[in-house]
Amino acid sequence: MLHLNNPALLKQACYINGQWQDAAEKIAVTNPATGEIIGHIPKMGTSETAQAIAAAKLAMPAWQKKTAKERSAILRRWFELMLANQEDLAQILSAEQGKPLAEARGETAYGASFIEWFAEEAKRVYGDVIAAPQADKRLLVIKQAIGVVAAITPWNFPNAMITRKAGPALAAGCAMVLKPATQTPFSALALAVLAAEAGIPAGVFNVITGTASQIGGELTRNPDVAKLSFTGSTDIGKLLMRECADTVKKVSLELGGNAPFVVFDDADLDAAVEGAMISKFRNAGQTCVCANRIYVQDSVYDAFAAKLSAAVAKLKVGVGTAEGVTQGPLIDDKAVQKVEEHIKDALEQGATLALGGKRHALGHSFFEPTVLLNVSAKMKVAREETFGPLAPLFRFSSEAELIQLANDTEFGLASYFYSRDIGRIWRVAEALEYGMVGINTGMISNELAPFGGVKQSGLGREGSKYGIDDYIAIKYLCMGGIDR
Ligand SMILES: O=CCCC(=O)O
Repeated sequence: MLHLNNPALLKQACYINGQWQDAAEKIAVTNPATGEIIGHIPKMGTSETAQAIAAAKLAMPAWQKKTAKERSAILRRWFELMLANQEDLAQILSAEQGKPLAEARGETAYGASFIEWFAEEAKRVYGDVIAAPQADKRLLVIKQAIGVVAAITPWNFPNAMITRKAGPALAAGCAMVLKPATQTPFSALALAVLAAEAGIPAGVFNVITGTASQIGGELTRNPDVAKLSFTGSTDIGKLLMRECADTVKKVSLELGGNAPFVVFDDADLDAAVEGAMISKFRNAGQTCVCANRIYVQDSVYDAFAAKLSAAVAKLKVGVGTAEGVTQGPLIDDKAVQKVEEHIKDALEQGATLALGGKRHALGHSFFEPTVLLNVSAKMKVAREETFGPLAPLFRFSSEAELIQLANDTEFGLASYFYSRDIGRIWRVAEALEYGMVGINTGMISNELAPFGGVKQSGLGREGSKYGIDDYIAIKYLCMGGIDR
């Protein structure tokens, strides 16, 4: 049972054109830690999605015509309301997603930071004047909102993955239709309550819940949507990209990863353990930038393994809202099965278990934080993203071997390494084929930095001064007859 200071934040309806709408059919949303039903959401589909897109199309011109300063002030109010309601947003988030309350509070602040950042960036969308090749011409570039944006967001960060898209989209002057993950819709709907309170006009920010295939199908098919921004799996990202091809939508994709976390022999081992704990066990291992493969150089392998196992043994598994809990449940049983599959495969092929390895005594989708030793490249865990609390330790001998192993994947989102040697730091940072490299840190995410991947981990960047570019169309103005 949720006890909120403002119970109106728990909305069980969709937000379309500034109205709260229900549907005859509903979907129950459960707490993954307890199995209890938190509430119900409308099961909407194609026609309601088309209605939301039409509302966004109608609302966008007036929103775009506002000055950047006016849009900025409204976004700033949204940010302030998010902070004022941080505790309630965190309670909702923890209940539907399972992450510990401290992490949920952190995510709501992280989510709000994108709205604050892009409220400021709204005022810094500059054009260009280009030196003309003829004396009677002047060439200019102006930047305009790309059009109606569709956003599809995941369950692992039910707040921040929305604001990281809505912030730049609305700052640029776009209107948005959002489809949040079915497992975690209440964070999105609470953000819509606050958007209305902040003065975001009807139709500019719409939230629709229901059947993913129908809603996604309409978002990708409808010619009035100019852009799709998606965070989720590589397989679904590829499907959406294909669907967007028919109407040539601009796509931003933040997809899967297979992050290497590397400990060189000159690393500060205690710092590396601290970084590995943050990178690996944040949100029970369910983030796209979580360390997936931990590579440790021969001479420090045993020492690092002992220190990491000792730190992992201290994690406290439990319901996110309980005192002192540092690891919540996984999102569902399918997620647990994937972790089990990776452990079984690794053990069958010669890995050994240092810690954990099975479902937690608490039941539901709780899983023991796990450390595997002597893991090798032939095992599933080397190729697929586990998305769970499993730390597999691989050995390596040389820098050259490490670079080959770390880059041997179709993914290229985040990577991490620990070294104190300045030459090595530059060599390795430049050689890693990833969009993001954490050097002597396990935590790289913030609103000021460009978040995104290369290879099959995605397209585009979110956050930072680059994040707004994905929501902007460049228009070239060629003015002739200047000398007449
Ligand atoms: O899982 C994806 C996002 C995680 C983050 O922003 O750090």
